This record gives sequence, C-alpha cells and structure tokens, in this order.
Amino acid sequence: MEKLKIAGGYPLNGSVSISGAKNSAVALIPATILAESTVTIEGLPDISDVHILKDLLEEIGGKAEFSEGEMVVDPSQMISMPLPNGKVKKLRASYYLMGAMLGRFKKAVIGLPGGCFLGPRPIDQHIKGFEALGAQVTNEQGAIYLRADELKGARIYLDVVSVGATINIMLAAVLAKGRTIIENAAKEPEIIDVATLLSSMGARIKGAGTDVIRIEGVERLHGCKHQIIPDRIEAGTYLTIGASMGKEVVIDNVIPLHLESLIAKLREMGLHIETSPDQILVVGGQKKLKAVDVKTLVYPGFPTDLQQPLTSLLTLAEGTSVVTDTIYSARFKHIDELRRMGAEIKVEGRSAIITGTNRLQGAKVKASDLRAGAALVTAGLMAEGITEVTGLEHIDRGYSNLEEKLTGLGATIWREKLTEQEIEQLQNS
Ligand SMILES: CC(=O)N[C@H]1[C@@H](OP(=O)(O)OP(=O)(O)OC[C@H]2O[C@@H](n3ccc(=O)[nH]c3=O)[C@H](O)[C@@H]2O)O[C@H](CO)[C@@H](O)[C@@H]1O
Ligand SMILES: C=C(OP(=O)(O)O)C(=O)O
Repeated sequence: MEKLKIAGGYPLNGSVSISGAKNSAVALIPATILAESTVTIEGLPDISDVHILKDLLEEIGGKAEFSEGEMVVDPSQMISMPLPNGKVKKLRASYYLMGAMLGRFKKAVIGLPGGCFLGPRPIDQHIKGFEALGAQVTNEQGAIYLRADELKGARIYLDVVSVGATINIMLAAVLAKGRTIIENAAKEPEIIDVATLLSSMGARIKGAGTDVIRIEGVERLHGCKHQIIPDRIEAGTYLTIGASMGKEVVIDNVIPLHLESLIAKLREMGLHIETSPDQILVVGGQKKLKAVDVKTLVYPGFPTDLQQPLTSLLTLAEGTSVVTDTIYSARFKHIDELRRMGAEIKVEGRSAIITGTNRLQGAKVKASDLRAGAALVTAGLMAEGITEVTGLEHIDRGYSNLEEKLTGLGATIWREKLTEQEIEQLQNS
C-alpha cells in the first residue's frame, strides 16, 4: 500500500496532456465482446479500471493486448463464462458486461458492480431495459442472471436519466431483432463515443447525444479501429488545479465544449480562461476568487464527478459557496478530510456550504472514493506544508500518470510505501 505526499503552496505552470476518457474506456472495452473480429481502441488511459476490464475479457476467453494506450481485442473465442464474483466487484462499469454478453450470447451471469460508494446506485433501469428487449433477469445472491431465447427491439422510456442504463441498453440492442428506441436517454459525450465505436463495428444507431436514441438491430458486428475521446473529468480536475495554483496552465488534448459548465463557473469566480479547439488556458493567482453556487445535473449541466474537486477550490473563494449534488445522495465524504486541512464547510442534506478561508494546511487525509481523492490532491497542492493522501486505489481507478502530470506542471508530489504501522492504523480507521 502506498500514499501520496504533496508539498503544497507552490505555483504551477506549463501544460498537461489529457488521457482518454475513463467513462468511455470502461464501456468501449466491453463493447468489443459484440464483434466477430479484432477491435483496436486507441488512446486508452493507463488506469486500474482498464486493466481489470482487460483481465475480465481474458477470463471469458478473449485475447487482449494493451500497450501504450492501445488495446487490441480478439473476441472470436469468447464464451459466456459466469462472472458472479471476483474482479467484477472492483469497478462500477463491470455492469456493461451484462449488456454486451446478453447481446452476443443471449445469456450472462455478472456479479453486482462495485465502484465508488456515493449513496445507493441501483441498476433497475438497466434491468428494465434488458427485460423490455425480452430477457429474463433474476438477482441470485448478489449476481444478476440474464437469459433470452431471442432479443427483440422495444421502446424503452428511462424513468431516471442514466448514463449506465443508456449505454447498457445500446449494447444489448445492437444485435436484437428490429428497432429499439431509448427515450429520456442520457446525453453525455461518452454515450456518443460508444455509439461511434458500435457504428464502426456495423451497428445502426441514430440520436446518440440526444434524449432519443434509435437503434436498428443488425445480424452481426465486425472489428474496427477506434480513437477514444479525451477525459473531460480528468481535464476538469486539472483545470480546477490550474485555477487554484496555476500562473498559466494549459490543458491540452481536450474538447472545451465538453467542459462548458465548469468553464462558465470558473469565469463566474473571476478566473481568466481562453479556449482553442483542443486546449484550455487558465490563468490563476491574479486576484481573490469569488464564491459561487453550483448544482450538479445531468449533461450538459455541471458534472457530479467535478463537484468534489471544485469544492476544494471554493475553500479559497471570498464569501460563502453552496454546492448541491442532485445526482447522488452521499457524495460528500471528502468534506471531513478537507475540514482536517482547515476548510470551513458544513453539509446540510445534499448541499455543502463552504466559507472561504485564506489558506489550507497540509494534513494526513484519506480518499474514500475516486473524486474525493482528486479533491484531496487539489487541496494538498493548495495547502501550506505537507499533505499525505491514502486510499490511492480509488485515485488509480481514474487518473493516468497523476504524479508525472503534476510534476510536469512544477508540483512536488511523490508516492511512498506505507509503513506496517500506517497500514494497521488505516485498517482500524
Ligand atoms: C462508469 C461510469 O460511466 N460512471 C459514471 C456514470 O455512473 P452511472 O452510470 O452509475 O450513473 P447513472 O447516470 O446511471 O446514475 C445517475 C443517477 O441515476 C440513478 N440510477 C441509475 C441507474 C438506475 O438504474 N437507477 C437509478 O436510480 C443513480 O442512483 C444516480 O442517482 O454516470 C455518473 C453520473 O454522471 C457518473 O458519476 C459516473 O462517473
Ligand atoms: C463515480 C465515478 O466512477 P464510477 O461510476 O466508475 O464509480 C467517477 O468517475 O467519478
């Protein structure tokens, strides 16, 4: 086990290149199951979620090679091996194995997913979609059993706008007979990315990125090559870091349109931001930042995944900010840790109320989930003195080469092994 150590309080400068999107990668990799020949995905991030999904493809008989961001998957020998336990529990997106395996084999057994605990994260809308397509679905001792004699297109209205359910139903429907219509679909850029891959494989999909997606089932799908989109959440994290400690920080390999809600908020706080087709420049440290109110919403609203890092930045703003998470009921586990660093924050229901302070102080803190980790690293860079962050298994799910990227901006951040005593303390905490 390891910890990150950060010597905070120093200005950052330079450029950082953004990796491929985690939330696309974790759907694109399972989508390869649907093809009859080799699929190559370029630009994948080097994160644990990607490595685990590669292992899971191998567990079901696929051949997968991953190096320098490129994954080559030969799905021809895959079988519908049950995966009730084990690695499926380590990430959220293992739920995409349900849609992809149901689509290809008409049967699957997949353990309920893991991922960040942010309050209850049911998958009832995924199941509603699979059932509408003709599958029988049962939950037996924490694993979902899916089986269909035949999948037939259907009209499916999502009661909750869900990224996962939208993509999972797409995966199951592309090889179903006839037309599927997903209404009240999620519109996140990652959904368009998955639809682009599936279309390159021969699927017929219209409307991805709008709230009505139409799919005409096809008989078979073939291999192809696909370039993943950049990670808007990783980019937003570095943008927030640049806003807090940057003199001039350039975020490279990004689609600024995907981050309009964050850019608008940062401008409202008084930051100078410029965009070009694939870069964002943020100029920080010029004047005191203004407090703002933020409410997380489905895309193109402010992303819940950036709520936690933004909270760290708001601890420096003049006045009181209110951050409300409308997507998750318990995405505030980073707040107690920020308080240890001197932040003045109270949580009321789904809102965090942040009173700006002059300076955070380095402390020993623990990441309870992926973006809590991003928030604590951001706070550590802002704080005076040394911050130690544990819980790196969460951060490593979503940030490729974090220390290298931050060191490239001039940060002093490094990893150290935990001592036996520290491991014991963590286990008892
Ligand atoms: C792997 C991945 O892409 N993860 C992202 C995905 O998660 P995930 O796909 O799990 O999130 P959803 O969009 O499905 O969830 C949104 C909301 O809908 C609820 N819900 C969802 C499905 C369902 O069947 N029933 C239901 O009630 C959830 O509890 C949550 O409150 O989108 C979230 C919202 O942008 C992001 O925070 C995650 O980073
Ligand atoms: C919540 C997240 O991830 P997951 O859905 O994979 O747990 C996230 O990326 O912030």
